[in-house]
Amino acid sequence: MKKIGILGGTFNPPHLGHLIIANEVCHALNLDEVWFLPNQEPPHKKKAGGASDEDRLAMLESAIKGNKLFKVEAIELGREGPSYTIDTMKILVDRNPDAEFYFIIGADMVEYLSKWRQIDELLNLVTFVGVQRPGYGLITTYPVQIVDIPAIDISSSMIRERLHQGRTVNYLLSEGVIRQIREKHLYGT
Ligand SMILES: Nc1ncnc2c1ncn2[C@@H]1O[C@H](COP(=O)(O)OP(=O)(O)OP(=O)(O)O)[C@@H](O)[C@H]1O
Ligand SMILES: O=C(O)c1ccc[n+]([C@@H]2O[C@H](COP(=O)([O-])O)[C@@H](O)[C@H]2O)c1
Repeated sequence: MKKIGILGGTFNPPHLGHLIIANEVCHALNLDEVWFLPNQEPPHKKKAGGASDEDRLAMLESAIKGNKLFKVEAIELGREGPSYTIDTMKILVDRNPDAEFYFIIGADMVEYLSKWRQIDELLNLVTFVGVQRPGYGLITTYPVQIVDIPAIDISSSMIRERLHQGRTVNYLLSEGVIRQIREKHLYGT
């Protein structure tokens, strides 16, 4: 069985927090690959503007470049409406019968799991892996495998806010992503 990690997200924009948690979980659980799954519309929050779906995809591809274990799975971008994970995982499990899926989530999402669509059915398709995130307690009654990581207080919304204010984002995201943001004048730059 191949062990595949999935990091679903809005990646608006992708930041070093995303890369760090994917890498930490990949090594801790000895995963064969981690697939980054950009959503079309986040089910639980308003989609912030500032970048098109194509821009988010291009930034994500650039962010993971160079890591042979990291891939982008863009299946949700082709689907209208909220990207419910159950719909996506049914397809991915079907397409990859020789894979075992580990769905990676930050502590904010761990606390929100009870509100996920068809969570009990989803638990039959994936193992959830939770990681710390400053400000959240990793508290849940659901079976979530916890991987210890150095806590990282970076979020896409904080980065968007800094960019809008003309403040520095150096070292919070990869250089290639910063270049793309500036070249395409994303997030008010
Ligand atoms: N700094 C972080 N530490 C731990 N988990 C994180 C961190 N940043 C993002 N994640 C996790 O990565 C996944 C995708 O996150 P997402 O792309 O929505 O980024 P975000 O920074 O939470 O965005 P926003 O600030 O716009 O809400 C989620 O499971 C989220 O919990
Ligand atoms: O399926 C759900 O009900 C559901 C509810 C909240 C979040 N998710 C997924 O969790 C991942 C992280 O979400 P987000 O909004 O923080 O990018 C992403 O893949 C979302 O599609 C899924």
